[in-house]
Amino acid sequence: MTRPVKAAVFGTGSWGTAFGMVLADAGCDVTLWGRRPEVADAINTTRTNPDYFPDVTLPANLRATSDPVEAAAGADFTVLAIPSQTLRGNLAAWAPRLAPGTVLVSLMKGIELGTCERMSEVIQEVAGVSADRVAVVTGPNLAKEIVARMPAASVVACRDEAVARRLQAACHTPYFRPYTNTDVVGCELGGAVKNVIGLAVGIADGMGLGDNAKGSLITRGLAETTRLGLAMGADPLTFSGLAGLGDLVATCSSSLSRNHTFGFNLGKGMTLEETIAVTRQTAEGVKSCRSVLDLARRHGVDMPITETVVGIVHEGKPPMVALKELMSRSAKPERR
Ligand SMILES: NC(=O)C1=CN([C@@H]2O[C@H](COP(=O)(O)OP(=O)(O)OC[C@H]3O[C@@H](n4cnc5c(N)ncnc54)[C@H](OP(=O)(O)O)[C@@H]3O)[C@@H](O)[C@H]2O)C=CC1
Ligand SMILES: O=C(CO)COP(=O)(O)O
Repeated sequence: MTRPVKAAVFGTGSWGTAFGMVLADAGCDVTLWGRRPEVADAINTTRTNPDYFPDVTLPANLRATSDPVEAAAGADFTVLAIPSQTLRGNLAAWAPRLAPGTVLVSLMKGIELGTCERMSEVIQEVAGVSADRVAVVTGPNLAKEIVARMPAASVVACRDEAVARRLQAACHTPYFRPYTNTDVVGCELGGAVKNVIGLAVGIADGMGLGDNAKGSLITRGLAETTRLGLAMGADPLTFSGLAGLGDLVATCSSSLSRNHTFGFNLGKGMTLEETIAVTRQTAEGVKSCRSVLDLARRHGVDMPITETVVGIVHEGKPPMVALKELMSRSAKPERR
């Protein structure tokens, strides 16, 4: 009899817990790592994650620990689900103790500030592994719906398609349908930039700008994501898939999205400080809008919506002024 696939998930927040549940439902033996021992204890004793999903009963084949060595031991897949900007420091501490041959899986949708690296690049660099050992899971996967076992599709991306297929099998359940893709660059960019566009749409919704504005931002947001992707060697078709359009639509239309909600509060007139104070979970776009804009500038790509979001979120530009500027940019053909 073959043993069950073993997965370690680093992060007991929304997505770490939800994806851990997906893996467990698919038959894997799952250990979550959480930085707070009380959260790990609560998961083991009450079978709930009291801080994130107090009403959800977690499967019996999922347990938790605050010891990274215990979590990592023997894992076929080592899944990383912490805020993007904390990955480098955390992984540096964990890397020497990872199971030999483990596949590292990023669930994170951000771009590192300063280096402008994608999460899979940070992982390769810090863990000293090749791209064939690093996979990415991304797509329209709002954690709160996933823990309710509501249906969703997703993308499992890896340069090595055989590795992507192994991970696909490890996380396929009746409610979670993963597709493989080998375009890691496109998949990661889709995930990171949709958070920035989610902020923009949230701001527009908070300002009461209507559904035409939302449709326009989603579409032009996808256009600027695709431009950046093309400049970085991604397959443009990736952006019309789950990692691009799929995630963009889910994020921009859902009140469950932390990025959309963050933008909505700003659009309603809250200050940045007030908005940060009411935001309990990770809204990656708030930091990554700067690194995405940096990346765009490095590649000579125009990303006006991203630039607008940076202006509002980090430079104190009033949303109404930003809107006027965006609408009065020079006239252009739709496709260039
Ligand atoms: N939530 C979602 O629906 C989805 C999220 N994602 C992506 O997954 C990633 C993780 O997000 P998500 O789980 O939602 O975020 P949450 O804010 O819900 O959870 C973050 C987790 O990381 C831990 N954490 C926070 N700061 C640090 C740190 N400095 N060092 C170590 N651990 C830390 C938190 O611990 P503690 O509880 O102790 O604070 C918590 O376990 C993000 O990149 C996000 O974009 C992708 C798809 C869906
Ligand atoms: O990535 C997500 C859904 O796919 C979650 O979006 P938020 O981080 O905005 O909540």
